[in-house]
Amino acid sequence: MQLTPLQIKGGRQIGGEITVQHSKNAALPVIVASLLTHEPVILHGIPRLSDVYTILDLLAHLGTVHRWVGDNSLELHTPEILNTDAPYALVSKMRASFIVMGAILARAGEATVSMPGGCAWGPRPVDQHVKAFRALGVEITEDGGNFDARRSASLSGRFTFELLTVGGTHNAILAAVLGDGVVILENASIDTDVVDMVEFLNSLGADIEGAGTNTITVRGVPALRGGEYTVIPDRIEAGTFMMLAAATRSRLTVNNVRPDHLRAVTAKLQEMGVEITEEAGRLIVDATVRELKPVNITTQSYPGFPTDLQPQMSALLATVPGTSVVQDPVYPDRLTHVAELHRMGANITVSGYTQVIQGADLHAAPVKAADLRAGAALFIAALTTEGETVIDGVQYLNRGYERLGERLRGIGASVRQPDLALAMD
Ligand SMILES: CC(=O)N[C@H]1[C@@H](OP(=O)(O)OP(=O)(O)OC[C@H]2O[C@@H](n3ccc(=O)[nH]c3=O)[C@H](O)[C@@H]2O)O[C@H](CO)[C@@H](O)[C@@H]1O
Ligand SMILES: C=C(OP(=O)(O)O)C(=O)O
Repeated sequence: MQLTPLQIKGGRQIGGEITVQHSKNAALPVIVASLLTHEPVILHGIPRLSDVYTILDLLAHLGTVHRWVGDNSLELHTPEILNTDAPYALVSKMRASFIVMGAILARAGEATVSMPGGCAWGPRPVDQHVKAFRALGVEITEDGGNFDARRSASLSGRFTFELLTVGGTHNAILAAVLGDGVVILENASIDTDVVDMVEFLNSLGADIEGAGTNTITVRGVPALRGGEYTVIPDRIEAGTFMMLAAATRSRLTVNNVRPDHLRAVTAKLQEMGVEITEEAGRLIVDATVRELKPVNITTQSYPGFPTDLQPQMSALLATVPGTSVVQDPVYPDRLTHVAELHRMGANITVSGYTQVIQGADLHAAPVKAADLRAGAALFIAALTTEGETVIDGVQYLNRGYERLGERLRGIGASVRQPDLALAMD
């Protein structure tokens, strides 16, 4: 879908309060996990994002009937799995869709899923998903970009991931929930989005122990019941708004936050000189108290500094006098924001996955987002500059930020249409 570019006039402070949406990256696996029960489930805190619409299209193909029962509440019901394939047209739009493999396998015993898509900054392998499935007794073949998976019995056994993978951990858990086997996953991701999906599944009667630690034990159960669940707040959106407040040297109250999910981000902003006050469910971010200092960051798996905030942090540091070093070994090629920030006067030198950033005064320019968080970096940069920045590639922002234009205007930003609200269906 081609959307009109976003037009932003910055160079002034923002302020007031902004309410963070619930988590995209937690909502998507929770929606997929609803495939495991034949009874209806009601989910609250589902952001209206294009990624959510994409996963709902995919679930519709598999046999799920959905109905919005409130602005951000969704009823899902999958009485039976009607198709066991996840077609390329849908899976290629979005990385998270690959985890339908575990859910379809669990429910139907076989699944055919295309190689996933998602933000396109470089290779995003699924070898750990495949190795985990094979180790747990699933037969998998790959043919022309399609994976065919089949299980003749319940999954059982032990698998140690070679690296921490959020999606790989989701997929293996989903595949193991139904049946009579016991699966032990070692070196599993301790990400908040894994914990959220497990809490949802356990609330439906699954028997999963250890989420939030590196060893997760899944004991198969015969069936799950229906239920109701609320997804956690979006820590990446919260972090984006915290960085926006810092970049515009403003004071902003960020509501609907789990401060414990944002420790690494809060610590780095504090090291820069941003005052952050924690209150129940919100953070007050104040970048008006002192001059900001450069810092160095290296991305890591949760609870480290998230790669999904690296481009936004780079945009902020591009405005801070002095030299900062930003390294993203999680996604070494996640650098599509750099050339666009250069157009706005940023001084960033790249070597491998390292950006050396010299703070500078940015200026308005026409720019283009090539992926979701690069788009976020660009609206942060745009709001620090006088003049009008026109940001193309709005469809990527639409993947991750709900009603962005409207909410930014609510904190005093000059953002002209199109509003990013999607048609509500
Ligand atoms: C929809 C969603 O929730 N996406 C998030 C999820 O993606 P996703 O779940 O795809 O990311 P992973 O946690 O799997 O990836 C982490 C690292 O492991 C590598 N890897 C992963 C799987 C695999 O089989 N082999 C392999 O080598 C990846 O290339 C990457 O370097 O976590 C990422 C890391 O926090 C975030 O950037 C994404 O926003
Ligand atoms: C990169 C992201 O999503 P995906 O993994 O779906 O590309 C993201 O949320 O920043």
